[in-house]
Amino acid sequence: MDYLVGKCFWQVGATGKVLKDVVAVGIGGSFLGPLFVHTALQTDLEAIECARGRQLRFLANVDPIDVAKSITGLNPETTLVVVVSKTFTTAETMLNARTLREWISTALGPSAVAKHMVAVSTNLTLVEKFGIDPNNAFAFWDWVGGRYSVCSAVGVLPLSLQYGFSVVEKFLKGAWSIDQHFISAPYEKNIPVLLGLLSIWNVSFLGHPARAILPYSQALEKFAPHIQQVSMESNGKGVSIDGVPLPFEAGEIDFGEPGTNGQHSFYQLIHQGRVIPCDFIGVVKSQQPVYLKGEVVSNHDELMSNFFAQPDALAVGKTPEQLQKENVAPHLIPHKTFSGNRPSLSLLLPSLNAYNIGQLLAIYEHRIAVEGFIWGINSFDQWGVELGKSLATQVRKQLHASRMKREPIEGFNFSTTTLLTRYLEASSDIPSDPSTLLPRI
Ligand SMILES: O=P(O)(O)OC[C@H]1O[C@H](O)[C@H](O)[C@@H](O)[C@@H]1O
Repeated sequence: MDYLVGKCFWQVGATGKVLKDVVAVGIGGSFLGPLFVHTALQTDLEAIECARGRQLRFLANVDPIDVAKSITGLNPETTLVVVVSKTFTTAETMLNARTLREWISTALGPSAVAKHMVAVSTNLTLVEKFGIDPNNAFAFWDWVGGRYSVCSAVGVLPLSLQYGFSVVEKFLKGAWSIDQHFISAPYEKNIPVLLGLLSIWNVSFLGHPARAILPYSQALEKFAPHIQQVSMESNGKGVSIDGVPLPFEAGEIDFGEPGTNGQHSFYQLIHQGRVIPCDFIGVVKSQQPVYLKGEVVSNHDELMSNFFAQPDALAVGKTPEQLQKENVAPHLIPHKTFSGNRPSLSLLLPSLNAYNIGQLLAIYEHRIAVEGFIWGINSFDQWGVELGKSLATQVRKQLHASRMKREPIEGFNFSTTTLLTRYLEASSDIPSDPSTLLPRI
């Protein structure tokens, strides 16, 4: 792991064994983007070759089950923990980082932590306070918003550790090519501008609140979860940038699954229930082609047959007259009618390699910014996540006081008080001041 550009990096851990496994600890923008890119590269032949012998895992949820899953089968001697947090104050990330610090120091002694933990952050003071040498921290600018930070050290460090910088550089070049296109292409040919305008039209003019992101590639299975944060945290606002309530709806409800899995799940609603504008994303050449002698088409062609069919079914639909001609029983005609005129757009990528993955990411980042500019909102703040955080702080204090000093539950509404009481009663066998316990998976 000594190939990181601009940094001296050690190859071995405290016991002299080669560091080959990485756990990236982070949440939200310090997790979803890198996870999307990692998942997309995992089946790319060039990336597979570069990653041979190594693994990259993520720990995001503060749920101890996620801790257990992230370290199962890993040896602390060969593991490097990368703590990724722009602020270095996020409660979930910091508890998870302290937990993995304990995991390393229980196994290898406290001095091993320096050889097994590095950080990516803008807050080097807190990095040092945590016990990570700031020389082992990868900084970035504080104007880089978390959900737009995949192309900073947030994504580049863990992804380079796994795939090498040569692959990650291609990803960056792909994203950069779209930056250039976005800056220079005339509006009528500018992909992020056109896609942003389609969203505005669908949401604010036609009144369709949701958008389905439907990649016909399993490698893009983490794309919708990433875009959910980029889009909904950026544009889920009710006031203009000047604080004036918006006289129209803004923001989109994003969800999605890879095709064809989604077809066997929620497409029913998209075809005959609510109108949900869809983004279909297809790839010309599969990362992992499979052909079976004697089959009508290749496995990828089978997948893509669905990619081409779905937008057509949404747009054209099926009329009662057509059904009558097909001799459909009259009582079934209303059930089998498809209204049609349901909006979708299709993106067809030539292949899915590091470069194209960077392009896809940048198209959506810029598209979401375009939407925010037109709606006149601030796409780069996220005050909506604060209230829940401060209430969680109050609950945390209450749980501590009730478990340690049997203090009564105070200051919560009736529903929360009842739930907290049940929770504490049902877990009263848990010791109030337990000694350290790590996952036993
Ligand atoms: O990188 P961090 O400072 O730990 O922040 C992680 C996440 O925290 C918050 O929940 C923000 O809403 C996200 O935008 C951010 O990505």
